[in-house]
Amino acid sequence: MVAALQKKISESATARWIVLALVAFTMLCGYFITDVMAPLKPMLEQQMGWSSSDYGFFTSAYGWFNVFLLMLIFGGMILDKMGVRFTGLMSTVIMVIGVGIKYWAIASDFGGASVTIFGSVISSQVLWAAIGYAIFGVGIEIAGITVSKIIVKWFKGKELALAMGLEMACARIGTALALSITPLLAEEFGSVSMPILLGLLLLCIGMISFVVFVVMDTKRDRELKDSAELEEPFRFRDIFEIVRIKGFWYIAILCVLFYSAVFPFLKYAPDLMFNKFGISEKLSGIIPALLPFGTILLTPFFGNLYDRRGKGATIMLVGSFMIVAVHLLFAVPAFTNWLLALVLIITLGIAFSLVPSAMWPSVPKIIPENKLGTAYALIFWIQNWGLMGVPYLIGKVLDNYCVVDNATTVAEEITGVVAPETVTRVAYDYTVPMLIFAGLGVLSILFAFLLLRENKKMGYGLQQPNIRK
Ligand SMILES: C[C@H](N)C(=O)N[C@@H](CCCCN)C(=O)O
Repeated sequence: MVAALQKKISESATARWIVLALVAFTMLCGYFITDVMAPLKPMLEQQMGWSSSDYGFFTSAYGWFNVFLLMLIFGGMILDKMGVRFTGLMSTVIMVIGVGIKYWAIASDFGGASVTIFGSVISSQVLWAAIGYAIFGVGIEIAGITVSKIIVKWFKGKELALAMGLEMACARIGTALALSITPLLAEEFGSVSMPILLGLLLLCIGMISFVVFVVMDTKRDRELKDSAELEEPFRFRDIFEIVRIKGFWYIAILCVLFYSAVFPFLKYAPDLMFNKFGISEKLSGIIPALLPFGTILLTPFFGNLYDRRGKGATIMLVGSFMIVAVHLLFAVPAFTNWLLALVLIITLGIAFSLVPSAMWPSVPKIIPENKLGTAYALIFWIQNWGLMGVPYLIGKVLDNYCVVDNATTVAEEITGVVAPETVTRVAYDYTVPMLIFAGLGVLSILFAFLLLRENKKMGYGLQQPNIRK
């Protein structure tokens, strides 16, 4: 391995896969933090007095600065201007700062203090936790576009979709860990903030991993200094060129719709398991955690298929159909058997492997490489509207239209084991939220069709394999 690295890093397959492992690990740490709060929703409600709207407000904070302060757009420009090393390091520092604030907010006692924002009263704890999460959201999103560009840089013309699939698989390990171990940790240590502290430590290790990548990437660029493989510089007018491309819009809109039907769903999935399927709070994250676990194997598998066989646009279409079926079945009030929940989550995992494995490696087929950072940033920016808006909407819908009168009814009816006096929280009927998620899926199908049609017209090659023979 050392000999391979000493030869020529730019030509070494070993070096390429090590780079992937390093940056993928950084993303794993980031994704752990992204979802660490999801299984804690019931505890936040019981121990800290949060409501579903508070939780929706907090969760939506992920996109605030990215969307309204255009942080992602600036991040994309910085990426294309300053390169992957600077931008990646910058984004990891931002993540650490954000998680630090979030941890402090959850670990502190604000004595019931609150503030009024745009006429709504918000608890100071919720607000500070949300601000921390919003800062973290800037970091993880910029890290996401940076890592995408790193993979294109190192894997173009090679196993691009497989590499992206593996990177996403690692990120999903972070999500799966967050969903599965967080409530256990919180219970074990008797503290809701403990899992966040663990995430913070993990993230610091992720930062070190990125520093090692920086060393390798610097070496590669030195080797290629005089060769044509180095990119053209970014110009500001590139943005206008990108937004004139119809295919860009189709993939960006498909992205926001599809991801809004998955990531925000995951934020509420443990709560859905408790309310609809009668799974205890402590174990409510286990079934949702199977979704990311399933994608760990399947995303690289479908990526490899795309690399070798093509059919990227078809893969996105099939995944969109599947997500509609899953959410519609979740919406049926009579279906309350946990085995069905298990099957639906696994199916969702397949859909969530199909679409991302084809979507992200398709972007370089539509957009030239020197504009790629900005293009990924624009797509992420559009996607963040959904990641911000949908959880907020679901929180509001739950509080306003889905509260079940008798707080003990749902869980008690299903399991028959919940002692009424021990249940102090509100119970929710998830039918309407699930129909909202299904609606997003229906629109995804439409845009996947439009993308397929545009591909035929423009010859992007989305149906062609990525590996050049
Ligand atoms: C949430 C984030 N904006 C996102 O879309 N992440 C994608 C991965 C995109 C990068 C692929 N190299 C995901 O599926 O997690």
